[in-house]
Amino acid sequence: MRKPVIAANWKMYKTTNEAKNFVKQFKPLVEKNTEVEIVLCVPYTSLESLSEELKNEQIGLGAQNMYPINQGAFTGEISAEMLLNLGIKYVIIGHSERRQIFNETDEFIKQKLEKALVVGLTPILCIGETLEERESGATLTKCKTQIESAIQGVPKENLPKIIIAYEPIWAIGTGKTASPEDAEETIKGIRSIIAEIFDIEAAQKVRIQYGGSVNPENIKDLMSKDNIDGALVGGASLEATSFAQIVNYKG
Ligand SMILES: O=C[C@H](O)COP(=O)(O)O
Repeated sequence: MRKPVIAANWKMYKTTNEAKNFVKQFKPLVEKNTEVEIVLCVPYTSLESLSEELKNEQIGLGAQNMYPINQGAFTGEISAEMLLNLGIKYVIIGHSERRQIFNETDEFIKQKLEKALVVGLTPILCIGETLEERESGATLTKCKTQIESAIQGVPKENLPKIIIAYEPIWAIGTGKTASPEDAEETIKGIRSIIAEIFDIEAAQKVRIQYGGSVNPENIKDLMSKDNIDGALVGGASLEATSFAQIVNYKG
């Protein structure tokens, strides 16, 4: 049985004070929810103070990126060890914005994924196709390239530690969500790709989220699908009440 995992990705939003206010409002709204693993992936600047605020809470804290080397002359970068030292448990790897805006390659993303696993951070590995790729029927081919490149060679026992976020790029921040049926079909396909690389049993243990314009209105239908194990939420995670409604989708 895979526990649903719903993560907020705040991207480059919220000062530390705004982040603290969010948490103050959010905590009581989700305190009774033990069925969903809740994660807040916040800007680096708020990690330390939220780590304090969320001590002893069932809400996990994540970073949105990391550098795969321990330390060195990498101006502006943050290492996995630095995150761990703050009590951070999750890290988003290979978000399409990093792939597209910051030219991150599959190879670099693999290095980050492996580093995260080695130090014990839970990576949220993002994959997904562009509109052009979708319209040309290349959705699964694209996902296959991204997954194979990232997880091939990962020790099988580490596989359940990886969360995959399937995020069709055309659905991110556009208000256009993939229909629950389309998202389910692709995510099922992604699970089959993992099964081809490892085996069915291993693939069944991997949690695969959907991301792309998830909101309080569409979460229930998405989560009703067998293969959808959660969501990575951007815009609708910025308001405590709206993200709480998403997390509490079971009612
Ligand atoms: O990481 C989150 C995704 O990019 C989805 O963003 P969105 O919910 O604003 O479409």
